[in-house]
Amino acid sequence: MEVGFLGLGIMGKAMSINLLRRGFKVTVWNRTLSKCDELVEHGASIGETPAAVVKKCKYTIAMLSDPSAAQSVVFDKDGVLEQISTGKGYIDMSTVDAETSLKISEAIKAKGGDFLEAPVSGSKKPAEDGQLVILAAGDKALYEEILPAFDVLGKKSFYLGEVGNGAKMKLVVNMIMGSMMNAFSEGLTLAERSGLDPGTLLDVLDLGAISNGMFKLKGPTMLKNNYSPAFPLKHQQKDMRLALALGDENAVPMPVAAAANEAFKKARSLGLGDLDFSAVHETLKALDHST
Ligand SMILES: NC(=O)C1=CN([C@@H]2O[C@H](COP(=O)(O)OP(=O)(O)OC[C@H]3O[C@@H](n4cnc5c(N)ncnc54)[C@H](OP(=O)(O)O)[C@@H]3O)[C@@H](O)[C@H]2O)C=CC1
Ligand SMILES: O=CCCC(=O)O
Repeated sequence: MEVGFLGLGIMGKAMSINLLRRGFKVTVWNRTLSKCDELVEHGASIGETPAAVVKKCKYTIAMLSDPSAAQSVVFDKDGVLEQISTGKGYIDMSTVDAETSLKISEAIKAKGGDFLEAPVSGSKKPAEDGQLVILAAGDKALYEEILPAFDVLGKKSFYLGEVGNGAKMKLVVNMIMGSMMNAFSEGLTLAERSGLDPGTLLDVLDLGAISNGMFKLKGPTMLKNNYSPAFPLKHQQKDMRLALALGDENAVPMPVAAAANEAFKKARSLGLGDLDFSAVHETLKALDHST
């Protein structure tokens, strides 16, 4: 199977390497074109523009930072829309809001193409290991056709119906995750400041009802102040912002998520946006606790 891949950040790089390893022919494009070189070493071809990739490939997957990037790659000069046509499918796996996804879907369909949104749960390591959870919605026939690629990229794919449902599901999941990360971070800090060993807190948490993969993975690195980015904090804050907007639309009060969003914004203001989202922990350390 031949696929195009737009966006070679942390996730897109790992995902396109997986496709190449499993025998897919992959044509890649990235805004910073030099990032394509490593993929060429793994057997990829390069497309000079998103339009060139779509022209060459029946299916094109995108994994881009945010709504603005996702729209730019489709609507700008040399973008996806210039070459999408009947018989071609566009699969956007970026985390965006439902409105962005719908706008892209309508434009692709107006040109005769098929569209699927397919954001993912799981971070850098699951992307490297082909263990993502795929939250797809949109054209059902395209979903069936692209399943061989999803089976390489993920451990489970959900088909959630109409465009927008994938985006919404992803935002709900990440809203919960971002809120949990803040509670976890406060707990680690409270344990330490009140004279407990935070390492022992990790052991206690792991044996109880709130044991989870995120605490297990991030706890030890947070205690070492290691925030090497798997999921960049600026993207987590974007997801909190988009989830809060979804809450506004549906009149759902979300005071916990709103407070978590403020903490991520604070972290961004401290210049921590490119670090892992667990670096929100640093916002607590930055507070004066001398009295
Ligand atoms: N990292 C993670 O754990 C996870 C991330 N996600 C989501 O996946 C998406 C990608 O995340 P991730 O790979 O971590 O992000 P990165 O920041 O590592 O990569 C972002 C990608 O988007 C491209 N990009 C940014 N702005 C533009 C633009 N205006 N036009 C064209 N391309 C642009 C970047 O290009 P360039 O190289 O030129 O900057 C890069 O390829 C995001 O929506 C994120 O929320 C979902 C699940 C997990
Ligand atoms: O969007 C990023 C999600 C990260 C994760 O699921 O661990």
